[in-house]
Amino acid sequence: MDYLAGLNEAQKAAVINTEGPTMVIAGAGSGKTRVLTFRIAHMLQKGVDPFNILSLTFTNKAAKEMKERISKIVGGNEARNLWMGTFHSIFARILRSEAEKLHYPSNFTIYDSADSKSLIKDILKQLGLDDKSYKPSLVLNRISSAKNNLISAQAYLNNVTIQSEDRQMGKPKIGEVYKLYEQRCFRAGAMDFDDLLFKTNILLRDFPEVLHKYQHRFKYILVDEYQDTNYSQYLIVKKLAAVNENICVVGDDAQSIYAFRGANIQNILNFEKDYPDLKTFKLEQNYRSTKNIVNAANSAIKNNKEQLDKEVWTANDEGTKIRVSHTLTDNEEGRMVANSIFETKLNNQARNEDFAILYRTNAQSRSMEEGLRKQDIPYKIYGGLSFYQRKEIKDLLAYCRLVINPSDEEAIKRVINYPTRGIGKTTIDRILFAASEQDTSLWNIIKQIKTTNVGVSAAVQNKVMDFAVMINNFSKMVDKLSAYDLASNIAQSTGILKEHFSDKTPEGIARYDNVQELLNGIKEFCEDKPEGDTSLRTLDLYMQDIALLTDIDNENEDDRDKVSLMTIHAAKGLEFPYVYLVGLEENLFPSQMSLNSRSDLEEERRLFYVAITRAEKQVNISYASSRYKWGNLISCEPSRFIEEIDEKYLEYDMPPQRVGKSSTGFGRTTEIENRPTPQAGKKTMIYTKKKQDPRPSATIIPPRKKMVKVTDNIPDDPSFTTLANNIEIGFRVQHLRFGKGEITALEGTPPNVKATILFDQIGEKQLLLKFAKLKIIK
Ligand SMILES: Nc1ncnc2c1ncn2[C@@H]1O[C@H](COP(=O)(O)OP(=O)(O)OP(=O)(O)O)[C@@H](O)[C@H]1O
Ligand SMILES: [Mg+2]
Repeated sequence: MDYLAGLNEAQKAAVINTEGPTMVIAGAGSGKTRVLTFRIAHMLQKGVDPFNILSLTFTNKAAKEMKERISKIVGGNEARNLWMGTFHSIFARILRSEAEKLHYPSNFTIYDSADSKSLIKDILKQLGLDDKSYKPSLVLNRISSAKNNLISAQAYLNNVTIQSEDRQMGKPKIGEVYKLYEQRCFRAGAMDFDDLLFKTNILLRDFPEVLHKYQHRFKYILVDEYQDTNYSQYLIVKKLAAVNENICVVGDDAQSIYAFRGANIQNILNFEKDYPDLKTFKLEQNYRSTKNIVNAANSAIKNNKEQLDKEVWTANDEGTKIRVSHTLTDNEEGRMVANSIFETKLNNQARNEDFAILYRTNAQSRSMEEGLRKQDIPYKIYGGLSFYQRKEIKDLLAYCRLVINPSDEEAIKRVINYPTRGIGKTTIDRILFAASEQDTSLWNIIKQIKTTNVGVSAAVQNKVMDFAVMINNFSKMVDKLSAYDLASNIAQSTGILKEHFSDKTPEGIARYDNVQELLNGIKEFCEDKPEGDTSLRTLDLYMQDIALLTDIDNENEDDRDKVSLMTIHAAKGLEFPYVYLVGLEENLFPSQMSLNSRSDLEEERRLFYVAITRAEKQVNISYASSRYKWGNLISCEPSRFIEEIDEKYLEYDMPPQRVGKSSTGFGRTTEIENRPTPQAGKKTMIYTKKKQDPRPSATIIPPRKKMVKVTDNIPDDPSFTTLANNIEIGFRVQHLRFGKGEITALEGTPPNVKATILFDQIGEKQLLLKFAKLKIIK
């Protein structure tokens, strides 16, 4: 039991008390997640079967890391049998095995929010509603919050209060949209994110034998980040725990930041009522951060009226004060942050991965990226347009979805005429109309296009039929081919690869690379199985695996040692030695929307608390006095949150005095004013500019150096092969797409040797030799 030595007394008490209801509500960095991890390890040591433990985490990555940690403590590979993951991924898995009870296919599709919005647009059109007044995102929000409160479409229509709310908003038809939305999802064999929880609740409510089964399976239930659960999640946990009551939740009310998505702080308070025998544990010592950081965070959160009383202290060093910097523009802020990272790396021998830049909104990443690129600092952005949200990736995945579940209507709409095959918009509208008229699925109409009168010409009918036959042929191969073989086959025979291959613009090349990257990912999935396992890893398994991946989960080897850029929301639970918190301006952070009510403002302040407490050694806060917003240059005031931190933990950076050409290269700095800083008594310099900054709005330039994994699918020229390891620096080689070049560096050990090649035409690229098809030339 020497692992228990890595815990303080309070943590140890929470770990060994494995039976009965337990709650740990404690401040950031006090070891809540560590307690959960050790508690599970402890249970396994005591002989609890891992199949009987359900542990719900905030990201799948957190689950993976926890499993690895547990494996290290207990040894062996029992930890892989734990039920551990996000609410969505765990209950999607359970819904698949129980799907037929809800009359869903077990291979149901999971619609992402883009699919949901596209479906809502369709429905608005069908109902003759204007999508300007019925904004799809607003309609989706209403539906989502109804589902999270377990209100079905029919209940929504019957609910007098909701109906009057919608009428007051001038949107009385949302209920009708919800009703059709529900029907269309069902018809398509699809569930959206909220359905995964909503339908689980229905399953547990309407099928006592199912509830009984899982109540007995999950003898122990653990939930991390409990403060951010919504009602639907709360109820699932409550039902499943009702028999054994071995339930342990950990969280921090000061870090509740998802109320806008229905998270309910009430769940913590309810917990005490639900389990009168509850044991609560207090953790007060922070192990993550320096004294300055802990104290600064405490002083900020004190401004919130609504919070549970708790102390957080640390025995760690004093550390440096929180540095506050001010720049003229957001671009300058990006450069300042990049320069500071560069210096800190040099001075403290820090690695790129030790740094995180956190912002309130994804749009702020642009100026940070530009700064980092200029300094040649590698970085990785989480969120924003994630890999799986890119058009070229969604297109290929839509084919894969369709092959698994031909009823998937959003997938059909996406690819029926992509790549172009002469099935126009009118035809698609007629097929949609016919499906509604006959109350059947799009796929049924498509399959029977020759015998159903949808009003299209014989020539178009043939094209639609060809499409149906193609999809059908792929479907027949699902059980026979590996996911990789089938997906490559789809990418080729549909013409997707060819389309990107023939586009030689930088964007076209990037799209081609992305599709290859996806195929490589599928290949890895197929090969990732225990030794001796000869089973086929098929496409349906792959699609289940990726359906709920978030960006944070989707890290690969190339992403190590990079600066992380993400929103504060995404940074929950994570820690980094150095944190840059940017854009600390009124109306941005706190956001404009939050200024109307105390509770919204308090949520923003909790977000601020989360941000500061991610840091181990140093926090840098910055704000700009002007930035582009919706195409206009606006001037900004420093955020009230800076002022709220006790002054003794802050250190203000004076901007360098410069007169003449400003560092942005545009406009001239002609006056320097003395203005009071947010801290009374201190002064800082603020530049005022005469001319407007004529910068172009966001342009995304692809990173200069990219690690490309290439598996050449086309064209097939046998003289190009993967050159195992018989290759040396200085060799001239030829690559099918990139042309001729010279090997300038080789790194890594076989089979993961990475070659840097200076191509004559396109410059330097790094390729993994196990994937790249090359030939040696004279
Ligand atoms: N007793 C301990 N001894 C050494 N290190 C510890 C101890 N307890 C926690 N830590 C370390 O402190 C850091 C914070 O712990 P952890 O992430 O579990 O905190 P948390 O309460 O879950 O934080 P958050 O509220 O941000 O989710 C981790 O690096 C963890 O390994
Ligand atoms: Mg945690």
